[in-house]
Amino acid sequence: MTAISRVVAREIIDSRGNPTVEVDVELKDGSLGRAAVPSGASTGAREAVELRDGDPARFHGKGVRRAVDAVNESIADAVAGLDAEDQATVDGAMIELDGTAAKARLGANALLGVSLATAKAAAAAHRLPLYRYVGGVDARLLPVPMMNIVNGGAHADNPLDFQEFMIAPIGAASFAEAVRMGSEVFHTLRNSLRAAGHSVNVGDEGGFAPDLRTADEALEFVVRAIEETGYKPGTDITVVMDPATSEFFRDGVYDYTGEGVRRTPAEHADYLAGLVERHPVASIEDPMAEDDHAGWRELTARLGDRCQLTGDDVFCTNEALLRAGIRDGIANSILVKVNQIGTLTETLATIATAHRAGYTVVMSHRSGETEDTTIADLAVATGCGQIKTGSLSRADRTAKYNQLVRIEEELGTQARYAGREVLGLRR
Ligand SMILES: C=C(OP(=O)(O)O)C(=O)O
Ligand SMILES: [Mg+2]
Repeated sequence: MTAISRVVAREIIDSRGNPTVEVDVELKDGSLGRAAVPSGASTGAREAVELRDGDPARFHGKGVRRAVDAVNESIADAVAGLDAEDQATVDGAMIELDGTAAKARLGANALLGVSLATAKAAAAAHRLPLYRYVGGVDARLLPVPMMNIVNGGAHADNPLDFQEFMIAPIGAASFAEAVRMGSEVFHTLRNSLRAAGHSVNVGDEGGFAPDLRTADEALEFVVRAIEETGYKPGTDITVVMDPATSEFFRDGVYDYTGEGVRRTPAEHADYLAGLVERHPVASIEDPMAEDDHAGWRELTARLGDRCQLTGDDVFCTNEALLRAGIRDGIANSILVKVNQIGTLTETLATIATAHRAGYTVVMSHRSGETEDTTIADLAVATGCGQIKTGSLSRADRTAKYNQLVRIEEELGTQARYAGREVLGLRR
């Protein structure tokens, strides 16, 4: 009854106004799963390939008709009749059909839409919420939300070199309380930025994008907003950064163009260590660039016992890249973005490998998102304990937080909030 009977893809629009892929998978019993595919701006070089049309006549060349056609004209036939419950076989059939290492022929955006929609259809057939279908009886840990309240880098039109400044309410009693605390700080920050004469327009992920030049300035605003709201920085609410350094690592140096300073890898590492000394920063994502493996190794040895160091571009949710990183002493945490690898099966394998090695896992959105809330369920399903999905504004971001509020309510007394157990204990 859970055999796949129909697969249909279409081109829809994402939160940046760019086209993306949405897929419906229908099963023989009539159950339906639907998934929309996100898209990054500061992408890792080793991500699976997002197929774009390149035809300037359509959506300024950003159309995804080729990926949509790949689903409708070839993947649909390849997975028809397969059991949606057998996720590994469905994903394996698509990987084989594509035949390339980076999913470049059919597109990782085509594969991911089918992969996630298949899981959702199977969950629907069992009348189970997605988090329960994927995670089983132990799926009851609500993640700490990392809420991105100051945007910079590739996600905003301001001078900030660092891409993301986030708050994580580790001291909350529940996920719902964490979201409430975050929204309070968000509004305090809005008032204080405005009072200081800054714009309160928002960037791609819904955080403010003020004309600040340095990470210290941004962190001071964020920490002050936590205090002024009545919370203790580092204890109630801790701070997380994603400098997304691959974006400004050029010719062997970290080129802070907004700040107007070039730092060698050693100077850049000193600078990060100083930020961790001066501010309650519990986690840094991509502190070193994807190609600066020596820098990554040195920083992990230097800061890894005090700070979560999360690999995004350096791992690309790719199990083989993660294994190499574990072997080489790179990072102590991995960011997981489903579209970096392109199937649910591979995503779950990467997470399992990280957990076995004692690496923490942060489930993540992309800067281009839709109303799809799959990652909220996957965060609970995998018990990873941390999610970053933007700010407390923009429906493409709040959709995920609101889905987690619903999941927490549904779990009732079974629900546990990850809190300080997963983040902030190292300091
Ligand atoms: C979410 C991120 O941005 P993007 O989706 O643009 O890669 C990130 O770098 O972690
Ligand atoms: Mg990142």
